[in-house]
Amino acid sequence: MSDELKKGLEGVLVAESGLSDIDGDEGRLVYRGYTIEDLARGASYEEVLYLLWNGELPSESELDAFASDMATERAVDDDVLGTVSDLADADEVPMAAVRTAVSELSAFDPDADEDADPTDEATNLAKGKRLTAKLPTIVAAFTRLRNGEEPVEPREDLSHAANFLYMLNGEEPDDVMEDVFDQALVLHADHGLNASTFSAMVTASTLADLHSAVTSAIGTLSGSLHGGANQNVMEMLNEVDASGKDPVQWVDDALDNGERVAGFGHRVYNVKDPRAKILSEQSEELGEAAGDTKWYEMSVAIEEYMKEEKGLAPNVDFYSATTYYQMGIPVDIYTPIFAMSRVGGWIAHVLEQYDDNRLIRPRARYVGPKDQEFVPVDER
Ligand SMILES: CC(=O)SCCNC(=O)CCNC(=O)[C@H](O)C(C)(C)COP(=O)(O)OP(=O)(O)OC[C@H]1O[C@@H](n2cnc3c(N)ncnc32)[C@H](O)[C@@H]1OP(=O)(O)O
Ligand SMILES: O=C([O-])CC(=O)C(=O)O
Repeated sequence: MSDELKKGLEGVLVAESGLSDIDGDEGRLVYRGYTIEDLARGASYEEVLYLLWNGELPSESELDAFASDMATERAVDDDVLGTVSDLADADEVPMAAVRTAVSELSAFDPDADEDADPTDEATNLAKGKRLTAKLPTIVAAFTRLRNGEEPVEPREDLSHAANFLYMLNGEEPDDVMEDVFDQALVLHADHGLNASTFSAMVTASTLADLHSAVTSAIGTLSGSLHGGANQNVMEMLNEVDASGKDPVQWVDDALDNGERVAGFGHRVYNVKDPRAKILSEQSEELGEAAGDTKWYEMSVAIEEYMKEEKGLAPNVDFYSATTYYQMGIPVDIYTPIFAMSRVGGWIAHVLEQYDDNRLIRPRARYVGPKDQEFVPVDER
């Protein structure tokens, strides 16, 4: 047993996976051998889900069957909608509302059975399809209800991406918006053993069920060092804008105050995150189409300065922020949108974990007091 301490488990190999491969020095990401650039350009989110869950890209008929089957699972039970409404009334933060509602989905899942084998693959694929189909319905309903608007019922004839934007805004997105959003979902679907995925795996490794694993993962994604950073990026850019300061000066002041700049740095990438490259192009194109590239230009100025000053490059959260902002999406649902995509990766990793399970249980070096003499409470 090694006594070498690896804080944050940096670089520690804990599993084998056939899902995503990351080259942090080259800035390369592949899902099951396909580059993220090819998938973002050529495959829909549903297609990528099929790839992650089944190991191969689907044929056209397999994809049609998979996508339409998943589309029939979009509606959520009225009781869950009731909870979502209560949470919206209570002004709950979106990620907490999503975590609570997703946990409640298990009460209405036809395959949730405490006596069943939690590792059964066919059951988990069916549950996974339901979880993935219903998550956008929860996010869109929560967003509307807190604005005093009625939820919009899901439609089965729209793609996963278009249906979410339709439920959010009450109108069908145009092709450009659908495509940009679908690409964002593809880009966020999986990323090795990131913290939320690992959290799902730890939960699954105890033989807890899929809903428990996904609920754990949502909680883990919400933090500002992980998925929560996309919301923080946009809040920062809005602050920079409102301050009237030069973005570089603003960032310089923040660094001088010992603050971290959201959307920069990564545990694995030493260069620009390949997803940020694609999203920065989306952000620029959306700005050009709207005749206002202010957000893109501000982001580029900060990117150049961070590189020069700190040697840090943007991660996926940096350019997803302005992409969503220019699509008119409320800032505090950026992280729930991340969860809507990453749920596919969480489920795929949980399937792998169940398939070759061993309890995940590292250890800590004990540094507390030793040999203390116990004194009963009434004598202390
Ligand atoms: C989808 C995702 O989860 S992507 C990541 C999203 N998170 C963020 O964008 C939040 C900002 N980024 C960070 O906090 C970090 O880069 C993390 C958490 C992503 C990675 O952290 P780690 O691999 O643990 O690196 P660590 O925290 O040790 O940082 C190394 C050094 O870089 C600095 N650093 C890292 N990121 C940043 C940043 N965004 N701003 C300023 N300094 C930073 C640290 O202060 C540290 O410097 P020091 O050695 O002088 O103390
Ligand atoms: O891999 C990580 O540590 C964080 C990340 O980029 C992701 O989860 O997409």
